[in-house]
Amino acid sequence: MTGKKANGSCNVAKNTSNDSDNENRNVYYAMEKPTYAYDDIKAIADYLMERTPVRPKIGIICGSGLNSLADSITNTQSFDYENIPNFPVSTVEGHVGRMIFGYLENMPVMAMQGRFHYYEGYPLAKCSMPVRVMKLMGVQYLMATNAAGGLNPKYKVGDIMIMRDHINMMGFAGNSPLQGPNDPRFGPRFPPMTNAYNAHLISVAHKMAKEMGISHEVHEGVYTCLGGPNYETVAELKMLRILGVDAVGMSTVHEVITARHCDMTVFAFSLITNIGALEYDSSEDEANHEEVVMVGKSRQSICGQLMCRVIKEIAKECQTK
Ligand SMILES: O=P(O)(O)O[C@@H]1C[C@H](O)[C@@H](CO)O1
Ligand SMILES: Nc1nc2[nH]cnc2c(=O)[nH]1
Repeated sequence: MTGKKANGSCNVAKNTSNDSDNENRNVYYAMEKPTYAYDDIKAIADYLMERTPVRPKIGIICGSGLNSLADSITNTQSFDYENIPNFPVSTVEGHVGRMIFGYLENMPVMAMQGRFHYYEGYPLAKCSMPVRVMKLMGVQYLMATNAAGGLNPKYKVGDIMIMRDHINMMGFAGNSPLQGPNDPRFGPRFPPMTNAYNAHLISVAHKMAKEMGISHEVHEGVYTCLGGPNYETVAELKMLRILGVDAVGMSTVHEVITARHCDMTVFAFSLITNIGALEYDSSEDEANHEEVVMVGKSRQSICGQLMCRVIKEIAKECQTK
C-alpha cells in the first residue's frame, strides 16, 4: 500500500487484482466522490493485523465525548488515525482520532475513539469505511454509541436511548454508504434492514440497566441521522417527532447500514446530551457542541459500564457456543 494522501483520500493500491476488480476500481475512481475499493480496505486491515496480535470479535465506536468507553480495554495497542495509511482523520472536538486494540471482558475488541461525519466533508462510504476494516479483521459485533438530541418528551439530558431502529433520512435524499458498485465480498446489492438492531442484545441491555439500577433513565427508541453540522430548526424537530423519531444525531445510521450489509450483529445506543426545542420560546438552551461534549464526559462512566456489561454477556454466550 502506498502512503497517505492529504485528508485521508485513497491511493490506488498495488495492482494484484483480477480483471473484474480492475473494472470495479475504474468505476470507483470515476465516481465524483471516490470511495474505497475492497483492496484498499483490505490493505488497511492487513496493515493493522501486522501490527497487533489482537483478532477482534467486537468493534466499538465511541460517540462525541464518549472516548473513555475505551478506557477499560486492557493489553492495548493504539494507532492514531493519521498514522494509518489511507485512513481519514477526525476533525471534531470530542473525537480523539485513535484506534485501540485489546481485551474487554476477555473479548478481543477494537475501538474507535472518534468517528467520521458527513459534515466533515467525507462521503458516507468513507465515514463508514472503518466498519469494513473491522469486518476484514474478523469483527462480528458492532457496538456503536453517539450523542443525540432528545425528541421524545420522556427523555431527559443524560438518559440513554438504546437504538431499536433508525430512519435513514439521508437515504431518503438518495445518499447511502452503499452507493456505487456493490462488492459481493462485503454483502448483497440490496440488503434488508428489518432487523438492523439485534433484539437479543437490546433485551440484554435492558436487563443490565436493571441490574445497574438505571432502568428509569434507559429508553428504547428510534434514531435519525441528519447531515449537520447545524442543529435543527423547531419546524424540523416537530416534523421528525411526527415521523416517530425519538433522538436525532449526525452519525451511526450509515455505520449500521454498512455493518448489516456485511452481516455484523449490531447494538447501539444514544446518550441524550440535549433536548430538542419544539417551541420557539422553549426554556431549553440552544443546542451547542460544548454542552454535548460536556454531558458526554459526565455520563461516560455509566455508558461505559452498560457497554461492558453487554459485552460480558456476549463473551459468556460465545463461551457456551
Ligand atoms: O459522533 P456523534 O454522533 O456522537 O456526535 C454528535 C453529532 C455531532 O458530531 C456532534 C454534535 O454536537 O455530536
Ligand atoms: N442533529 C443533532 N445532533 C446532535 N448531537 C447531539 N445533539 C444533537 C442534536 O440536537 N441534533
